[in-house]
Amino acid sequence: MPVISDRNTPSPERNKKSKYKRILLKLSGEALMGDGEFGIDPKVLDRMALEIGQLVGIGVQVGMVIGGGNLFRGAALHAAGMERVTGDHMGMLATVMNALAMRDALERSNIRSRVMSAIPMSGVVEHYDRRTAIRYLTSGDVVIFSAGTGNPFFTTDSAACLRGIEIDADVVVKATKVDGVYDKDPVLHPDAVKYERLGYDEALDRKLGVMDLTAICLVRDHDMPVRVFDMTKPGALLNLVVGGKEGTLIDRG
Ligand SMILES: Nc1ncnc2c1ncn2[C@@H]1O[C@H](COP(=O)(O)OP(=O)(O)O)[C@@H](O)[C@H]1O
Ligand SMILES: O=c1ccn([C@@H]2O[C@H](COP(=O)(O)OP(=O)(O)O)[C@@H](O)[C@H]2O)c(=O)[nH]1
Repeated sequence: MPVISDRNTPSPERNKKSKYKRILLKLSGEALMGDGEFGIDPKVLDRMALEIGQLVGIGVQVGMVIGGGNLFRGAALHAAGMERVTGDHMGMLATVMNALAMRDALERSNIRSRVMSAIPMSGVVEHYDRRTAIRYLTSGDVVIFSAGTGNPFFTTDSAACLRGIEIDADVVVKATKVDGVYDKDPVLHPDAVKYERLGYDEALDRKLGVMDLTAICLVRDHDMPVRVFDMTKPGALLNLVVGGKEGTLIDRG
């Protein structure tokens, strides 16, 4: 039973501070592990709930997509011998588990939230329906879109871009472990140089690995801006939503 509180009630006064009315926030599954090597660190969930609550508090409508890489990835299961589609189905189910854990953390912080799944899962979560999702968002509920796109061979980055476009978000915000997009992977190359802003075509041409190319094509074709930022930095999410400089903006340049 959701905890009802007024933390989701938008107020025009508070809304003045936000640069965006509606965002799609993508959290990588791996980021939920914290310092662990598998699974979910409750401390990370609670911190994210706190940060999402700050957005809701200033009237931002928040849609979310959470990855599943902390539990299962289709490609990794396939590499270990499993049939790829089965592996992808397990990966998508992993995102539902993460979504349930996030909803639990949000509701413990008195933030009303809903989980929708691209794969019907009657009795566990609602089936994804765009118009219903928009109704929930408009009423101030956080909506977590789980099970990716519902199709194998895609990623949750693509799901985030897809849902962001569908719900008419102002921006897709990708929360990850690095503080933006670099000219090469900053984890492997300490001399990598960060972009403040980057065009879709440059991200595609240079195959910058922070987001998969299918996702970038989708946002390019629908002119949806993406901001990549470091979710381990406390306060960064609120800062970027109120217009502060955080991470890298990918747009048409
Ligand atoms: N050009 C790049 N700029 C930034 N990060 C990059 C780049 N190329 C690869 N990466 C990697 O992408 C990761 C972020 O993507 P993300 O989808 O959150 O991770 P994962 O795929 O492990 O869940 C970073 O941890 C970083 O190592
Ligand atoms: O539309 C989708 C989204 C995800 N997945 C599967 O779910 C896994 C977890 O998603 P992802 O790797 O994007 O999670 P993240 O890297 O963000 O933690 C992927 O590896 C895929 O196997 C899928 O098949 N279709």
